[in-house]
Order: sequence, then structure tokens, then C-alpha cells
Amino acid sequence: MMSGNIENGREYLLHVMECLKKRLAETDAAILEGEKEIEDMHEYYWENYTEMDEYGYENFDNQQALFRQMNANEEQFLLRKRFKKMMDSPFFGRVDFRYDGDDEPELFYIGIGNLSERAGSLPLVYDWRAPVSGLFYDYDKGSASYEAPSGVFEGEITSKWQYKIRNGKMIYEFESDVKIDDEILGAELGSKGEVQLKNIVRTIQKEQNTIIRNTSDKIMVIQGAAGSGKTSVALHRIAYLLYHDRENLKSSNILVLSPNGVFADYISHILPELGEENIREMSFDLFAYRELKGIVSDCEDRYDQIERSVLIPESQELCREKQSAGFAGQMDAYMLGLEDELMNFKDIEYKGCTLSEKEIIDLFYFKFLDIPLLSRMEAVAEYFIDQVETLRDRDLADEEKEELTERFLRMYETRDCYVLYSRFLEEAGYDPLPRVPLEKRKLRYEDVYPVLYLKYSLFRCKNHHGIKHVVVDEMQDYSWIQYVLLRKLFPCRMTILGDKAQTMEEQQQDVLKFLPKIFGRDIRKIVMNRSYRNTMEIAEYANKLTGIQDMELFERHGEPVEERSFAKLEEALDQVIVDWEAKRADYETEALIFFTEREAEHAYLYIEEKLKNLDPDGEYQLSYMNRDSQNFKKGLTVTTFYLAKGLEFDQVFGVFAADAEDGLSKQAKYIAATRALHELHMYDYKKL
Ligand SMILES: Nc1ncnc2c1ncn2[C@@H]1O[C@H](COP(=O)(O)OP(=O)(O)OP(=O)(O)O)[C@@H](O)[C@H]1O
Repeated sequence: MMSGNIENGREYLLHVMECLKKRLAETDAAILEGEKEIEDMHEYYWENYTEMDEYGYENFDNQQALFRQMNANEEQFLLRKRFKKMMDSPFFGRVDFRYDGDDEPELFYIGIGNLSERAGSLPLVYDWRAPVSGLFYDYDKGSASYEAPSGVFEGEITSKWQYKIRNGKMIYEFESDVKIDDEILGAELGSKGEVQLKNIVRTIQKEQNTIIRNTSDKIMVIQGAAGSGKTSVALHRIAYLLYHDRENLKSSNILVLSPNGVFADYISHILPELGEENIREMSFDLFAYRELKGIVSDCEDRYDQIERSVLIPESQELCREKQSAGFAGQMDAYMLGLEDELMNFKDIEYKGCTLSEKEIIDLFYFKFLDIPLLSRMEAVAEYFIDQVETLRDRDLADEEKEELTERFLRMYETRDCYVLYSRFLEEAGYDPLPRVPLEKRKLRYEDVYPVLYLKYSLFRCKNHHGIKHVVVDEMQDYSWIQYVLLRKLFPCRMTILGDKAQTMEEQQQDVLKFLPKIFGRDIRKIVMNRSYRNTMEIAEYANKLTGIQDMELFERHGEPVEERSFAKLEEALDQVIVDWEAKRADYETEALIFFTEREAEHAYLYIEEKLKNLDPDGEYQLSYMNRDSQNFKKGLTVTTFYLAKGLEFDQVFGVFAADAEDGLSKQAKYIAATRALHELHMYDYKKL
């Protein structure tokens, strides 16, 4: 019998562990050997480089050999990392598949990575991303098929098994006939003690698997209910794509646009856990601020804008308007007018060569029309420089070229996007920007993306060729203008995910309504309505807040949601301390969530002081999470709803002013409530 056909999971585990140990020892040896090789190459180089051939061929060959060896070593390092991970739990599932035409089923054990006795031989354990592993996630017992590069394979699943293995020891094994047994999923979801987001390979659900394994759609947009696994699915999808397109896609080709530093930290370990390198992560705002250097010296933070809209709800309307398709359309029309208005054409004469005004106009409006307006004159200048160089039969020095280009650029009345945007605002009936020098220019958040839009419409856009896949999380918080910019900047594949019910505005924003207009037919929309994070009690409570009815809930029960009213904020905080103390041993992470930064800051200082008074030497895991925070921490995190977005905590305290009934407050409460995995307390207090 082939080792892959051992039916007893425990016996198979012993065999696999032996093999793992052997493979680990081999990789250790290969790494050592490789390091020695590299050292020898260095030594050889330093001893011989004076005698290498004068054309550098030998030197080049040496360098190539060195690179090859370094790459080989890198691969061995990755293998070792994966094998070490697998020592803890080498597989978690098995599917017995009888190919049509065969009498006996073949057994496929599934784990976080491939493992075979020798490199190149048939796997003992299949990576969860291997084609055949799709059977495990997609089918119950009975007829099934999977698609591999060599074609579609039909057959029958005769049995499916699930295993829990820890430290290389079998904890349990059982045969399951349903997809991924709900009991295991329930146990995974009910477990406490995970601090960051966890990998879900053991229990990926069928509808999630369809998204993870989709390679055909260029732009995938996932509208998913709170806790439906959007972020998890997006990250597993990246792991899947990296596995299947190793040749073309490296982790450095992927960019995740995440809302803030803490969120980035929160998700940072999933890919390494799955044996992949970590990916680049950035907030779009940070990117925008960098791109606007040279136009303004400072920009308002997005969170300041949210805080502003809490105080002055009308300011939100203006902000929404300035990010809309209508506004972008008005800007487009204004920019079209600039084609003539901004220009002041003149003859240019240089060292006996002349480019007449008429010729310049011809070049500008015909030959180079495709180049954005404010970069176009550079192209005309280059054209003229070329002519001068040909006529004089010598290259111009860099300074000469610069000076000449500068003269061409003087034909624009201005190239300053700040000035142009301000003029546009005035023409369109808005308040213009203050007329101040660059050092004093600060943009409001609502103007950041319109100015960037102007810049990228009027200037050549830098290519970000390295990026081949962009993940946009919290899609409902991006505007029309932002999506247009994203498409321009990253004309690559995208996974866009979010939840319209968690919009950080008075009204919900459904970006699915306008994304097809921006991305056209490349788009594929998927809705995920099943929610996994919260207990039924918490999910039902949260859904009532926003009137959501179409959510499917995973049947997991917990404590009822506790609602209480207090006369003062401090009284509510005293109660939080009591509740927190009572359950501290049960939970790893708790959050105290507020509407505004001011409340959160005050609460943090108040609780810190109280705890010090209670026990000056006590050690409390209490932290304040603000917009600059970079780490997700254990213990009680005090923060605002907009920073808690995307995260989850074992226990949540949402503390809101009693009269907060406006749209944004409701959204904030909903976001706070859906952060809770096991227990939720919603307190309100009377504002003085
Ligand atoms: N198939 C699954 N197996 C186990 N756990 C899952 C599964 N799908 C989702 N979860 C769990 O559900 C929780 C929510 O997942 P995730 O944070 O990815 O959801 P989300 O849709 O991004 O949520 P939100 O929009 O509310 O921030 C996490 O604890 C995740 O581990």
C-alpha cells in the first residue's frame, strides 16, 4: 500500500512526522552547505579579482553564481520555515476521492503546505491551495470534481476526515459528512485567547472558498456583512494567488490599502503563518499626502475630519459633495477650459534654431495632445532639444536643457495645482483656498483627493509597475474620486471588500452602485451574508440598531447583551472597571469604544488613575489606541469607533451619550457592537 493510503490518521501522523524530521534535517544541511558555498565564492573573488579578465565576464559569471546560490538558500529557508510550522500540525483534513473509472479511492491529506518524502515525489500532505484540496472545501460526500491545470477530474468523495493535531500529537480525528463540520467551526469561533486575526484554513466555508480560489476576475468586489470573514478571505486569497502564480507574483507585488497602523499589525502575521512572506501595506491617505508634497505643506488628517463632522454634521455634506462623481465631472470641464486659458504661446529661439509659435501650437494641440496638459510642454521642449542637437550635431549639457525647458514651461500661466484648484472652487461657487505661500498651505481632508485628482489629470501619472494586486479593505469608506485615482494609479488586479452597513458617515454608502461605472466589465460582485464573528445575541442586537434583516447568523450563543444607563460618564467607567476585573481571567482582549477622541482620551486617563489608586503596584493591561498607534495589544484597549473598525475583541464595552441618535452615532454603535466576539455591554450616559 502507498504511504498516502494509510487510512488510520494516527498511524499516518507518525509516518508524516518521521518524514518531516528527515526533511527538516535535510534543509538544515542544505542551508549550511549553501552558506559555505557563498563564503567560498566571496573568498575566491577577493583572492582573484585582480586577475579576472579585463572585460568583466568572469566577474559577471561569479556574480550570477552568487545570486543563484543566494536564491537557492532563500528557498531552503522558506522550506525550513514551512516544515517547522508543520511539525506542530502537519495536516488538518483528508478527502478520499475515487476517480471515475477507478475501484478504490485515493486518500489526500491536507495541511498548510505540501510535504513529500523527497523533493519532486508525490506529496504525503497536500497544500490547502493545491487543486485537489478544493474538494475538501467545496463538497460533501458524493460526486465531486476538481480542476487542475491538466483538466477537470470527476469522481466521488467516499469519505472526509477532520483532525486536530497539536505539537505533533493527535488531539482528535473524526469523519465528517457535512461540508466543514459545524461543530469544529463552532469550536474555532468560540475559542478565546487569540489576539490577532487567525488563519482559517481548517474551516474555510464553500462560499468563501469560491472567492479565495477565483483567478479569473480582474476586479473582485466583496460586500460582506460584519464578521462574514471578508478580511480573512482577502488574505487567504492572496496566499492562494501567491501559491498558484509563483512565477509572476511575489509578495512584493501586492499592496494592501489598510485603514491604519493597528489594523496592519492585526493582520500582519497571517501570511507568514501560511508560509508566505509578508506584504506591503499602506494607507491611501499616507500615499496621497506624500504625492501632494510640493503642492501643499500639510493636510488635515482623516480622523480630524470625522471628529469635525461629529461636532458639525453639516460639514459632512460638503465633504461628500467634494468626493462625488458630479464634482469630478465639474473639475473635468474646468480642466478642459484650461487647455486654452492657461497658455501663452511664443516663439522660442535657441542658438540659431527657432521653434515658431505656430509650430509649438501644432505640436501642443496635435502631436502631443495625449499627454496631460501640464506635462505636455515638456514633451514639446524635448522635441525641440532633439532638433537643436541634430542641427548642431552635439548633445546639449543638462543645464542647457533645463534652462531651455524652463523657457517652454513659462508659456503656462501657472502649473500650481493649489492655485488651479482654488480657482476652480471659486468658479464652481465654493469658498476658495487661502492665498498663502507653500509653507503655510494646509488642505482640509475633503480637498485632499480632489487636488490629487487634479494633479493626476494634469500631470503624467507615475507608474507603479511593481504592484500587480491591490487589496482595498473597508471599501465603503472610499469615495468616487478615490476609486478613480486608484484605478489610474494601479491598473492591476484588485480585491475590494467592505460592508455598506459600516460606513463612517451619516448615511450608508454603497460603492457597488458606482464601481461598475469606474471599472467597467472587469468587475465581479459577490455578497457574503453569513456572519461568523459574533454570538447570536450580539449579532441580533447589532442588526436591530441598523435595521439589518438579511444576515445569516452562525448558531453560537453567549451572554445576553447588557444595556445600562448611567447619570454620568464616570459612573459608566466605574462599571466598566468592575466588569472588566470580573472577567479578566477569561478573556485576552477587551475594548472600550467611544464616539469621539475626547471621550476616549478622558476615559483612558480616568481608568488609569482609578487603577493606580486601587493598587499602585498592580499590573494592568490597559492601553489607549489613537490614530498613531501601531500595535494591537492584549488587555483593555480604549479607543474610538473609527479606529476599532476591522478589529475584534473578546469583550466590548460601547459607551455612548444617551441622546446620540443621529445617523453617524447609530453607525458608530453598530461598528462598536459588531467588534465583540463573545460579550457585549452597551452603556449610555447623560451628557452634562
Ligand atoms: N471560515 C471560517 N472559519 C473560522 N473562522 C472564521 C471563518 N470565517 C470567518 N471567521 C472568523 O470570523 C471573524 C470575522 O472575520 P473577519 O474579520 O475576516 O470578518 P470581516 O468581514 O472582515 O469583518 P468586519 O467587516 O466586521 O470587520 C474572525 O474571527 C474570523 O477568524
